[in-house]
Order: sequence, then structure tokens, then C-alpha cells
Amino acid sequence: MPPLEDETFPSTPGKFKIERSHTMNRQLYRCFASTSTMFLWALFLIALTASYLSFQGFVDSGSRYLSASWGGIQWEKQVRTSAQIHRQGGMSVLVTGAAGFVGSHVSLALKRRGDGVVGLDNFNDYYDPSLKKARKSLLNTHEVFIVEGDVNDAKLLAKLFDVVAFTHVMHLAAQAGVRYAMENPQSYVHSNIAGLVTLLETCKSANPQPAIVWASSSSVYGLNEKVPFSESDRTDQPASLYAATKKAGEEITHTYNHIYGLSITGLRFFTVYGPWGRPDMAYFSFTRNILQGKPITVYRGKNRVDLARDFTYIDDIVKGCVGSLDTAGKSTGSGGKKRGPAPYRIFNLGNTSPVTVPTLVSILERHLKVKAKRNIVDMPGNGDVPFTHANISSARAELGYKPTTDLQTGLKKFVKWYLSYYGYNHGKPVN
Ligand SMILES: O=C(O)[C@H]1O[C@H](OP(=O)(O)OP(=O)(O)OC[C@H]2O[C@@H](n3ccc(=O)[nH]c3=O)[C@H](O)[C@@H]2O)[C@H](O)[C@@H](O)[C@H]1O
Repeated sequence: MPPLEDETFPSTPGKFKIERSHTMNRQLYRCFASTSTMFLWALFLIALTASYLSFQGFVDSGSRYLSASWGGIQWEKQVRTSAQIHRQGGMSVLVTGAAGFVGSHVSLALKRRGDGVVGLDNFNDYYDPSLKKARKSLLNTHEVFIVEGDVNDAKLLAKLFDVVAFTHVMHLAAQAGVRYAMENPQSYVHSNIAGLVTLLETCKSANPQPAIVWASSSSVYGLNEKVPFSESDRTDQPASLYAATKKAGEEITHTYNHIYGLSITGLRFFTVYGPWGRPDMAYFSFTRNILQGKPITVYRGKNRVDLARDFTYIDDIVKGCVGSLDTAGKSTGSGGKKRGPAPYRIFNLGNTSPVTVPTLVSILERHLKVKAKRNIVDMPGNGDVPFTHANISSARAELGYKPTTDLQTGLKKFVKWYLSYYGYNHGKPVN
């Protein structure tokens, strides 16, 4: 049998009751006994709460750490290893948009010649992210590490510059696509303006400051009618929000060059195409539809004039990018302050021989050996421009840029890659 006291002071504090009819001593004793028990209970509860809270904190910080895709000793090691330079006079380059079309090609080219490369990409779903993951795997086999993150993440950028003193930044992360800007305008502001400023803020504060080469676009020429397009032509009539954000990027980078001494090179790409390309672009989506027996929509300009583009093959663009990195003068600032004038350059990277969209379709038909079902419609007012044509004399003189691949040859290589990657039905990638 348990003693009475034990029954009167049950183990559950909330059940405690004072018995008024007992003697003073007994009450005092009970009171003392109850006070010490309560004290012990209180201590126990405090300890329990404290350990619960600290455990919760551990779980929270642990899950934060686990859910974050960057940070930690192992991650830093991967970044450092990927950034290591393996040639005399080489550079260490942060490539943003490294899982993208141009970014993956440029990263590989740099790595192959012995430069250090660290990629950054947010793997967004503007187009099939599995293609971006496949590019990442390819880069992985060449020992290029891609950090998963956004250019708007200032902490991540600061950390990357903390771990590696990048000599150059190849900034290719962007919201691409001319017509999609009508569907999702904010994504252009987020990536092409806010993201650019975040990156420049990091670069301006870095010690040493890197030289920056970044992707502008042929679309900045907008409604300009003077052909071929020269860098000195007017670029104040953009036809799409995409073009407007790229033009804004040119002005923004100029400001950072002027105030902080950042070395800046802007590249106006002309409709880049090739293996591992972007599925949202015409040559890519036409290929898919033609193979699947689906109709393609071919836009036509005013007065039934065919639209034309200065389609530029990816390998030529890569040479222009690498040439830009090689010739980029140094940034002059330190501690966030300009110490002297730094280069500010803009180059057209085109092919110099525009081809009409119906001709593009005919070339694809020949390579695919399938007839396209053409649905010809008047160009909707969706930001498109009727033609592009690059004057590349500046790039030729200063970068040694000389495109060598015509559309016929380039599309042949694209189709070969496409069929090996997707197969004839554009099902899942062939393993
Ligand atoms: O140089 C650039 O700065 C841009 O190049 C690229 O834009 P664009 O030149 O518009 O390429 P792309 O979409 O392949 O359309 C090609 C042609 O096909 C026509 N087109 C397109 C789609 C369609 O369904 N039908 C059609 O006729 C269309 O009217 C056009 O005449 C990049 O996407 C862009 O991110 C940017 O980098």
C-alpha cells in the first residue's frame, strides 16, 4: 500500500489539493513538501522546455541547411576545385546561366582549355528543366560544378566571391524569349534587371573586381531599319519588353562601369542556334513538330514579306564569348570605389547573312527528310521584329570574331544532336 502522503500528493501536479481539516504542522509539512515538489517539477519543466526549444532550433537550422542547395565545407570544396586554373595565364570564371544553352557551351570551352569555371543556374522551368539537368550532367563529367541558385541571391553571390577570387564573370543568366514577355513580364524584370543589378553590386564590392562579359541581344535594335545593324545605330525603339530589359541592361552596366570602374563587355547575340539549344526557339520547336507530324506556324511580315534572322551558330558565339573574356581589360575599382577608367564595350555577334524563316523550314525538311505542315499567318503584334542583320566589323577587329558556320551546316549538326537526344518521336531522351 502506498503511504497516505503519496496519495495526497499525486504525481500529477495539477491534481494537487490542500486538505483544510489537518493540523498546522501537518499543513506546514505538507506545504513544505508540496513547495519542494513543485520546485522540482518546475525545474523539470524548465529543463524539458529548454531542451525542446533547443532541439527545435537544431531541427530548424538542420532542415534549413539541408533544404539550402549551397553552403558547407563539401560545397566550398567543390566550388574551389571547379574554379582551379590549369593553364598558364588562365582565368577563373563565374558563368551564370551555366545550365542554359550558351552558358553550357561556353563553360565547356573554357574548361577544356584549362580555365577555372564555376557555374550558377536557377534551373527554372521556362522550358523543360530536364534538358538543363542533362547539360549539368554533361558539365559534371568535365568537372564543371554548377551551383543551384539565383542571381538575385546576394548572399549566395557574396559567398561565391568569398570562396573564389573570380577574375571574370560571364553573365548569361536571363529570362530569354521575345514573345513570352507578354505572358510573364515580371520574370524579365526579375532576371534581366533586378538579377543584373544584384550581380553588379556583388562584383563592384569584390576585391579584386572581376571583368564582366554579359549577354545583351540583337533585339535592342528593335524597329531600327538601317541594315546591317551596327553598334552605333539607334537602340531606343525596342519592340518587346525583352528587348527593353536588355537595353536597360546596357545602360545599367554603363553606370557600374562609370561609377565603380567595372570592366564591361556587352554582347548582342543574333538568334543563336545549335545542339543542346533552347526548345522555345523556332528552329527547335519546328523540328519537334515536323517529326511529330504536327503543323508549324510560320509568321509573315507586312505586305506578305518573309521574316528573316541572322541565325548564328553556337560554336561561333562561343568563340566570340571567349574572345571577349580574353580581351576584356581589368576592372579598376577596389573597396567599392573606382580607381581609374575601365573598358566599356558592346559588340554584335551575328553571322552577317540573314536567312528567311521559310528557308529555315526548307533546310529542316531536307535534314529531317520529312515535309512540314506549314500554317502561314500574319505576324501578330507580339514583340517580333521583321529582320535582323549584324555588322560584325567591331567584333572582328577587337575580338578576332569570324563566324564560319552557315545555317545549312549548323542545322545539320543540330538535327543530328536532336535525333540522338530525343529520337524520332521526341519522346524521352535516348539513353
Ligand atoms: O537575337 C536575339 O536577341 C533573340 O533571338 C531569339 O529570338 P528570335 O529571333 O525571335 O528567335 P525565334 O524565337 O527562334 O524566332 C525566329 C523567327 O521565327 C519566327 N517564328 C517563331 C516562332 C513561330 O512559331 N513561328 C515563327 O515564324 C519568328 O517570328 C522569328 O522571325 C531568342 O529567342 C531571343 O531570346 C533573343 O536572344
